[in-house]
Amino acid sequence: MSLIQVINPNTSLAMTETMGTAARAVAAPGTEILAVCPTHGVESIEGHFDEAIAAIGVLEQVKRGKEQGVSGHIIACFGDPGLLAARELASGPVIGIAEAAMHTATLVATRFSIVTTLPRTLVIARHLLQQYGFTHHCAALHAIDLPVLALEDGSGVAQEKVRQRCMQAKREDGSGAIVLGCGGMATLAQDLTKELGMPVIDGVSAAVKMVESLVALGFGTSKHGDLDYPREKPLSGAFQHLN
Ligand SMILES: NC(=O)NC1=NC(=O)NC1=O
Repeated sequence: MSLIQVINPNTSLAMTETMGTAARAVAAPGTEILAVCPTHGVESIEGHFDEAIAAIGVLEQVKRGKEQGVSGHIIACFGDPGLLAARELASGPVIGIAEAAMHTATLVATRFSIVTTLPRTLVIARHLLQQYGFTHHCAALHAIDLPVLALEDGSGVAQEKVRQRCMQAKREDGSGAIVLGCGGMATLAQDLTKELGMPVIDGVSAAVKMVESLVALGFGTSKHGDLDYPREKPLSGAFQHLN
């Protein structure tokens, strides 16, 4: 049995549940999913400031997951906040949903589109495309121009806007796959894939299978080089609990 920690970096309990549902839908029989979120921080992540705040919560949850003996960790926000810091802290693999979805898209299509939430988060996706080496694989980026928590308001408006933008991307972008650019979109991928007749990829599900694969291969985060554990030094004040 392996235990995979799905960390929603924002503090929305509803969105945490959404991600847990998506993760459990694809988890192998021997995999248990532990969906968590920080006890304090920001309710949704919609820019650089939110990402910085959320990264501390990610590190707190990675530390807790280690203490609970999880096999690996998933950072379930499309900005992959705190990814490299989390990898220093972790023993097991740490996968961000943006990198998971982007890698998966490049395995099934030569070019992919991204559909995300607010226009101001597009630059974060662009930075990740550059960081991960996928800029030339991404045909276009779209934003539904709704806040992240609109995905949890129960109206279905955000979900329909995601559907419309995915259909537009299929018509206009010349891409073979679509990446859903928000952890809160995780449960939309299967139905959209069926309706559009092309891969619509959710990073939470993709990351679960990647963590399972790495664990099965016996690979944790490399501790040779820059992702070795942080150098021992006392953390003070509000960060003491991270020692
Ligand atoms: N681009 C995004 O919508 N990023 C996100 N903000 C969140 O709070 N969760 C996400 O996945």
